[in-house]
Amino acid sequence: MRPQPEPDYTHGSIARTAILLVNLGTPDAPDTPSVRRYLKQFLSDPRVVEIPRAVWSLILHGVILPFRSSKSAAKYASIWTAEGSPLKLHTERQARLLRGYLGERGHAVEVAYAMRYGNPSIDSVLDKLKADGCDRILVVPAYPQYSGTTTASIWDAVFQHYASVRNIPELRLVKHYHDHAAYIDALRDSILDHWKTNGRPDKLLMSFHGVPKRTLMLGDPYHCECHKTGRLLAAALGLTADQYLVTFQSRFGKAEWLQPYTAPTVARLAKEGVRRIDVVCPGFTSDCLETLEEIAMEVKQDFLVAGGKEFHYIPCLNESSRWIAGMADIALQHLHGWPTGPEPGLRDRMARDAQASREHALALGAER
Ligand SMILES: C=CC1=C(C)c2cc3[nH]c(cc4nc(cc5[nH]c(cc1n2)c(C)c5CCC(=O)O)C(CCC(=O)O)=C4C)c(C)c3C=C
Ligand SMILES: [Fe+2]
Ligand SMILES: [Fe+2]
Repeated sequence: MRPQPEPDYTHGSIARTAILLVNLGTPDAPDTPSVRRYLKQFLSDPRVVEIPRAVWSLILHGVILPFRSSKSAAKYASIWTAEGSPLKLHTERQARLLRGYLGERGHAVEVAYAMRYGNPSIDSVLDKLKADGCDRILVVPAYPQYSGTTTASIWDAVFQHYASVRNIPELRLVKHYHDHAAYIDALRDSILDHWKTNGRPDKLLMSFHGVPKRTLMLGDPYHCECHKTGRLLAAALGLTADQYLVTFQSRFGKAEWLQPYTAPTVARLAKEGVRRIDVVCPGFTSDCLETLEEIAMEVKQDFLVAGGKEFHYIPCLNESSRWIAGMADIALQHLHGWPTGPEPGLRDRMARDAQASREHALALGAER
């Protein structure tokens, strides 16, 4: 689309700074039509599925959408809350708490959230931020580890949005924070809290969302970033190499994905006599279908059926106060140099800008 007309530019406007927290997205409701709509948008993204379009379109519309939508809807129904999708609720609360946390520390920053697929869409939220006078936007993905399938897709959507905008705000994009001390420390504290109340496991599994192995072969750093998070977290917890494992979950389709897969690994551990495992999912900053249903229900069942005795799922960072402070740390590092609060001399500058704006309008009127 060609760049659209803008309202007349005014010198007096004060540019505001905003943080946009972007998560993957979730269906609007746990029913088949909503899940189908969501899966259609998600799985049509060429960043997510790299199969040639014509072939994939046949598989998607002929097999996946007709058969998977109702099955996934039933899974969503099992984790849905009275207030809606857990993923959306946590993301919304994180944004609200982050705004408050920064505000209390003198940073007058707007914080909004958007979803890559579904609602609120990146398009609608970027439009709103523009209408609210935000001329500097820091985009923070909810994914600590970079992957072309997720992080890059958010960037695609942001760039696509601005392709039709004439007056684009200043933009900064956070690529990853898989090794950021604030993120690792928040994870460590959450695990230690769990162990304080529940005791320690024989093994800690760190289960990350998988991606096709092919993406690793093509140079996607996701696998390495997951392992780095795993190493740093284990070191922060004082674990030895035999006390933890990094695994990958949520395999989709028949191709090989990153290994070892979470479900067969827990079954193997149970058969080898491991009595208790704890599973944490550091790649998800909010609990969602993949953690609450796949790990805390399905994988738990796999472990117990194979002879395991005790299974603990350790919740995601969600809106824990440690994580809100951690997000603020990460955001402030990337906001560096941007005004985030009332500036000294703002009144004078506003008066000067307003005067300049009137003069500019007069000059424009004369030209027209
Ligand atoms: C088809 C390929 C998929 C890739 C590649 C993929 C990568 C990927 N996904 C996440 C995070 C989440 N995925 C979630 C759900 C989900 N993921 C896929 C497929 C791929 N993901 C599907 C089809 C679904 C929908 C559910 C289902 O039908 O199985 C979610 C949960 C969303 C929710 O509403 O709760 C998250 C979060 C990451 C981080 C990632 C690559 C690194
Ligand atoms: Fe996924
Ligand atoms: Fe899944």
